Amino acid sequence: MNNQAVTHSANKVITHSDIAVKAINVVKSYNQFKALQDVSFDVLKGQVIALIGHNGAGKSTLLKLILGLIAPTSGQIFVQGHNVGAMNAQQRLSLGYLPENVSFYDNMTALELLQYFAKLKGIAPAKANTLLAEFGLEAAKNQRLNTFSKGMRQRLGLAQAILANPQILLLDEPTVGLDPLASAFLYQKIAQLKAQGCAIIISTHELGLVQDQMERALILGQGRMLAAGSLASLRAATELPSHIFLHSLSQAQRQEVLSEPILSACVNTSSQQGLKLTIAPSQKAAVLYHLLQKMKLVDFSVEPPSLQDVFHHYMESIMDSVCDAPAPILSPTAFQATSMTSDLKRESMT
Ligand SMILES: Nc1ncnc2c1ncn2[C@@H]1O[C@H](COP(=O)(O)OP(=O)(O)OP(=O)(O)O)[C@@H](O)[C@H]1O
Repeated sequence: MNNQAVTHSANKVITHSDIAVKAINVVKSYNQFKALQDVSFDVLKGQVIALIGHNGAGKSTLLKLILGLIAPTSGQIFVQGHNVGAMNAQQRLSLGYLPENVSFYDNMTALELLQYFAKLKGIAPAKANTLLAEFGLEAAKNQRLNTFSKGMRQRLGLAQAILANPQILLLDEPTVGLDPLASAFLYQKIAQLKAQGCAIIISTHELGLVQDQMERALILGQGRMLAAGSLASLRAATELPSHIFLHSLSQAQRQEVLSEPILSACVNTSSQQGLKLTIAPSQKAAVLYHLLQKMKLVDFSVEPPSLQDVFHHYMESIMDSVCDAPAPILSPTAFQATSMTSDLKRESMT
């Protein structure tokens, strides 16, 4: 790929050299079943991307295609400008991967495991010690891995994934089963890697966690790209309502809200704690004006649509298309969680 400008974002010209991963019209079929259909997107260097979709939407398939573990049926994927299928071992070191089910050699210690992978990747063994300290595993470094908790395994998995200083990091469900502190630790590491220019793609169902970390979300449904963009652009595209919570209302204020047509039409729930209003984007300015200027209220909070709300919107849209269709368009497997033992064996540690 040459380095001509490919697009203009709001304040920056984006060139090919800014692109870490590029997918062009990617299709992946398993016999007659299309796990991915016509998927195209770019991921820029230093961006965190949330890859979200229902069970069986094609997220893990997409990660395996980017890693080159499986080949597309048609279409192309470029990593750092290289066609994935033609990348050599050295170029592949630019990719780091934390699989959904990290499987280790359980009789090894943490230190032995990282040193083993360091050797495979041609990295100085001393890096293993540095990473174990960085990931809070120093004290457990001589412990066998069959004694590691889920959180310790995930930390070690991430340490393994970044051993070769990858420019692109692919994380498949990195926070499943982790306690809030362990999840926060993982996202703290992700933020550090992003600050160093690493592009990070996180496949996850934990939308509340990823929402504040991501630049963009890619939303997959039934193998298709349903939407892609920042949370702000997805909010604008979906025109979902916001919620306003009115706290500590006096009896007189509550009465005023309920008798004012602009406000009363928006009341969603009423409880002793206050009132919850649900407001379409077109009503937001008028409602806020009324609350602030006319009622002089300050004790309220505004909650814009979350990534979860956006996700629900797109999932409902595909369910509607299923209901409207004259014949079933869903593969029986499309909404199933799957176990792909053979693939996982291959991808257990790349
Ligand atoms: N090797 C395979 N052979 C046949 N079908 C497959 C294979 N791998 C994946 N699939 C199918 O492709 C679809 C997408 O699977 P994939 O694992 O990518 O979904 P996912 O979005 O990661 O799901 P989950 O959220 O449950 O992990 C599913 O319907 C799955 O059954």
